[in-house]
Amino acid sequence: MPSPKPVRASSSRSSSTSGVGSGASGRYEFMSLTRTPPLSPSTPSHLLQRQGSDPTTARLRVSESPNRLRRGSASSTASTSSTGGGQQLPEEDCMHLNPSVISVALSSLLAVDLWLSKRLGVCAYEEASWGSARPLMKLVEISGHGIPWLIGAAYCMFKSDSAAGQEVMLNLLMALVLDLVLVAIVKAVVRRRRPAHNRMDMFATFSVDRYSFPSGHATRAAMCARFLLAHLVLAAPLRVLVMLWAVFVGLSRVLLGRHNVTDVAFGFFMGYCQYNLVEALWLSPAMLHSMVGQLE
Ligand SMILES: CC(C)=CCC/C(C)=C/COP(=O)(O)O
Repeated sequence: MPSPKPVRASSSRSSSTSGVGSGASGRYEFMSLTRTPPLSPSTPSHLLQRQGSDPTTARLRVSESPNRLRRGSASSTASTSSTGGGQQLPEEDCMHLNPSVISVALSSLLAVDLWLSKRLGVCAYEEASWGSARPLMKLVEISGHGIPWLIGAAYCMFKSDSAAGQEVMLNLLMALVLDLVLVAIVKAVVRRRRPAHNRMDMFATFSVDRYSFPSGHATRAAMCARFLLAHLVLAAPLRVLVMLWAVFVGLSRVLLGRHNVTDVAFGFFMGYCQYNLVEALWLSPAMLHSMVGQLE
């Protein structure tokens, strides 16, 4: 990426000029990225494209950067001089000189996310540092998979001999379907690729499951853990076990290299919120009978 050409500020520095130029000591200072560099006679004006009406934001045309001009492409000078003035450039031809604090923070978060996920992917393949633990992680992966949960909820619903049990299992079944639909929508919108070190050998995946954000296992683990803790009467050790299982499912996604840390973190958050939606849309037997009655 060509860097903006430092410009030499005139000795009579104007009050609005900031930055690059030789001060009294003759050394270069670097320009502030929040102000357009002073247009010295040597900086062709067509190189600096004003962005909108904001005078403080200049976008350097990457295709005609000074470095490129210095490489002697005289023709580009001729062609760019013809495009001087205010002709709007396609976005892909421009480089933003002053990324916002938010975009810098997000880029830094993404870099840390990718680095940490790579470091934690110790079970991503048999030859990895914790490759021997991969079979155990794949068992944890299956325990958080959608298909065993759907089959288990349907089986318990039909085997239950109490109306309350059937009601709870019916709503768990609806919750699992809701989770699959919402995760599929977010995956299809965000379309984040899975980590490069992932070996895509998961069983029974669906089309959008090739995408990484969010982790469907993490959303399911968080939602199902909340569901079981709220609707099953469990002794304290079992309640702790349910919570540990949910955390372990999420951790396994990163250890197996299936996801980045942010995919799992957002998955836990999304699954936690999904449970609130399940409670709000709770299906009682009376509602179910009336719905079935309307269909008949
Ligand atoms: C096909 C069905 C019923 C469920 C798919 C379950 C699955 C493979 C989800 C992907 O989970 P991650 O996003 O955590 O990899």
